[in-house]
Amino acid sequence: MVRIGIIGSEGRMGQALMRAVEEQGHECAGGVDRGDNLENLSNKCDVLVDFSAPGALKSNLQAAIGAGIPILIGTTGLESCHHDAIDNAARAIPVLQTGNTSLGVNMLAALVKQAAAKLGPDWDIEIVEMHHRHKVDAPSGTALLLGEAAAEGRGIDLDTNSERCRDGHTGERGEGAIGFAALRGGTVAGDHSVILAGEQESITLSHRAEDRAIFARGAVKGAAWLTEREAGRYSMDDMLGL
Ligand SMILES: NC(=O)C1=CN([C@@H]2O[C@H](COP(=O)(O)OP(=O)(O)OC[C@H]3O[C@@H](n4cnc5c(N)ncnc54)[C@H](OP(=O)(O)O)[C@@H]3O)[C@@H](O)[C@H]2O)C=CC1
Ligand SMILES: O=C(O)C1=N[C@H](C(=O)O)C[C@H](O)C1
Repeated sequence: MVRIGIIGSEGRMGQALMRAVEEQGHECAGGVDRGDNLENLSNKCDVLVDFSAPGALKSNLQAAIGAGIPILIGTTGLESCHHDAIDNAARAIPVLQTGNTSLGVNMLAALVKQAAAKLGPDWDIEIVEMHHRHKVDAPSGTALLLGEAAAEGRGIDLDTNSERCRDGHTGERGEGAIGFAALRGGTVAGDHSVILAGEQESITLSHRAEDRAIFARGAVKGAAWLTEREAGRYSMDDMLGL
């Protein structure tokens, strides 16, 4: 049994996490939201799980380091300064950061990497995602994770090969680019498709989240796994052995 502290506990994911912690026989040591004291919570749990906002990331990492406990970061919308902070924290404690904690999406990423590696660079890659109307970041963390998988399979750098916004007279698609499109509406928990478009044929690899319980379940499994790791930066692949 692991004592889990939830950052962002009143949010959509926070609520789903509370249920998953109980389902898996662990203990919820408590939760914090904006303005709450995280130090108190950190000192009475074995691991922190963060599904809040990028602005909270640095103080969340500090609290985990202060208490000497691991932290799982599920928050998306992270920029390079956040990834640098995670790399620094991972020298002191175990940190698992991922744009998606579900088994299905991480399996999809493995398939995308394989397809991108096997198909030649003349197969264009486009990533389409749709989420609920309340989502505040785009492209989704999952779309970026899938983009990284495609870029890795192809042996290219994602940052310098992304086409994220198309509007007006855009000119032709960049050679070898990985394109992103984000749709928002309704209550969609998370739909992602990776389209590989070649000459007169295309392949679409997709995942549909029917309920955010799948993210919560994966996050709780990841958090429990993290309590048995040495300091370092981990991904869901490390946990799932993909
Ligand atoms: N990796 C994954 O598998 C998944 C990642 N996510 C990501 O998780 C994050 C949360 O999503 P969701 O639950 O839908 O969002 P919500 O807006 O429903 O919840 C976010 C919660 O975090 C709280 N919060 C905001 N700022 C802070 C802060 N500085 N310190 C502590 N708590 C804070 C909010 O409080 P308040 O309302 O007061 O601001 C709110 O309770 C998003 O980045 C989302 O993309 C979501 C699903 C899966
Ligand atoms: O905000 C969400 O809801 C989700 N966010 C994650 C993302 O940005 O990919 C994961 C999931 O798709 C739901």
